[in-house]
Amino acid sequence: MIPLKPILSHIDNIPSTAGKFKPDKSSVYYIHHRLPKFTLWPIIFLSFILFFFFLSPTSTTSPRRRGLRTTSSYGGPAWENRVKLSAKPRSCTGHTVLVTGAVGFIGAHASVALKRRGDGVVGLDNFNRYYDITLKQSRKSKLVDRAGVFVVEGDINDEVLLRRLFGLVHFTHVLHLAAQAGVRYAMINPNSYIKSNIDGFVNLLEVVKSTIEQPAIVWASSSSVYGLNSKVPFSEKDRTDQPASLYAATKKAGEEIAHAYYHIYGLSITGLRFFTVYGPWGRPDMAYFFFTKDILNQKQISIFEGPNHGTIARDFTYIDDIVKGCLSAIDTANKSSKKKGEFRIINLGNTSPVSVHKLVSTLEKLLKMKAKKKVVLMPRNGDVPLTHANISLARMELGYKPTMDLEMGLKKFVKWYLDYYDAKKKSSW
Ligand SMILES: O=C(O)[C@H]1O[C@H](OP(=O)(O)OP(=O)(O)OC[C@H]2O[C@@H](n3ccc(=O)[nH]c3=O)[C@H](O)[C@@H]2O)[C@H](O)[C@@H](O)[C@@H]1O
Repeated sequence: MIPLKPILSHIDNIPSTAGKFKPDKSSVYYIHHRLPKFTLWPIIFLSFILFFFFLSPTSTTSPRRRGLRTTSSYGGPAWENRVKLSAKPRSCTGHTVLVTGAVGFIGAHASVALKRRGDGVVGLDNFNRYYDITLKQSRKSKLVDRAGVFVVEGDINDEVLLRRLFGLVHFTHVLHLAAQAGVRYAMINPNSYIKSNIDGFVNLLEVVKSTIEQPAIVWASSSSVYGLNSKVPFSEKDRTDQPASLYAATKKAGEEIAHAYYHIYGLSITGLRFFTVYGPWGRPDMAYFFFTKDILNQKQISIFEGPNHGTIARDFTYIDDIVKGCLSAIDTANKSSKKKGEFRIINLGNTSPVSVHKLVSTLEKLLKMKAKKKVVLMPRNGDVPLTHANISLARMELGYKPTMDLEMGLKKFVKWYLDYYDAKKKSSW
């Protein structure tokens, strides 16, 4: 068993305003005169431990850290049995896949799809508070109850947990989707990007490289690595050395790090550059999601424009197309091999950019409501004016063929959104 961190309860007597604390003489007297010496020393010792615990980098006292804390809860024979059962493929030809970020948007969809076709799947997720935790919990219920995927609550930075999982199960593949997502949030909490997208990725690669039969890795890179590249459509051969956000820079760093592990240890690593993925069970921090919420609440939305009313557009890609691409990347990945691994970087987009104006007018049509729009010059917040994927390589390598246009995809999203939040409203009555 791995010991769990002690739960620290709130101490009510601490004054709320610094500097106003006056020691209560009676309590000082009590400590000095009433408490026997053998009680005093353990108290001093304990205070030291608590003091250093709060100073330590893993302390969960700051709200930002609390939001992203590691919430490992694992261990014991029952837990081990559940992991092993979930990891078992239906037939001997099936894969055994560890999905990191399993209660994330893409992770939840991909886990269900893998399990449905007969692969063994174990999910891993730290349930961080970057966005609404109840949405993550709902995705988890769907995974566990309806698909039979066991989700381990833990962090990719937790080396002990990763070693435990890889010791229990021989994973043939890792679908690594755990990450700090979002372009604009990198200006608010830059360290969370380093912690998840760099530290966490390296931790995972270190554990994978030290396993006997190293699994192949398929992981989430991002269209944002193209940064300020203006040559369209974006091809994997284009330059990616001008990131516009820290988020993009950490994803690009991930690609370089992956190359080093492929080169030295022969790992098989496929990085998929996802282009603005949307759909049911999506991420509330993304524009299509919060625009929907704000239109329904008659709250003003900001539509970004370039200089001289330049169009801002995205190659919005529907979740089911992305999941097909992920599964195909798993199926076509070479085995990791100390002699010769494999290194791939592949775009997964839709190849038809749509402007933000069009996104909003489509939502207005589907919601049958007018948005309160404010058009603003795109702030320098990490966003780029345009993304547009060249998917020739994906077609060739993965047989990838996206089928969903934005209007159809948004129709499915809006239906899910209304059903989901309506049901939540009813259940809270
Ligand atoms: O393609 C990707 O790799 C990235 O796609 C999205 O990033 P983004 O394309 O910026 O998606 P949104 O944040 O949903 O923004 C969509 C569009 O709406 C615009 N926008 C956003 C917010 C806003 O208030 N107004 C507005 O016009 C943005 O500039 C952008 O053009 C995801 O958030 C990233 O995690 C992902 O890595």
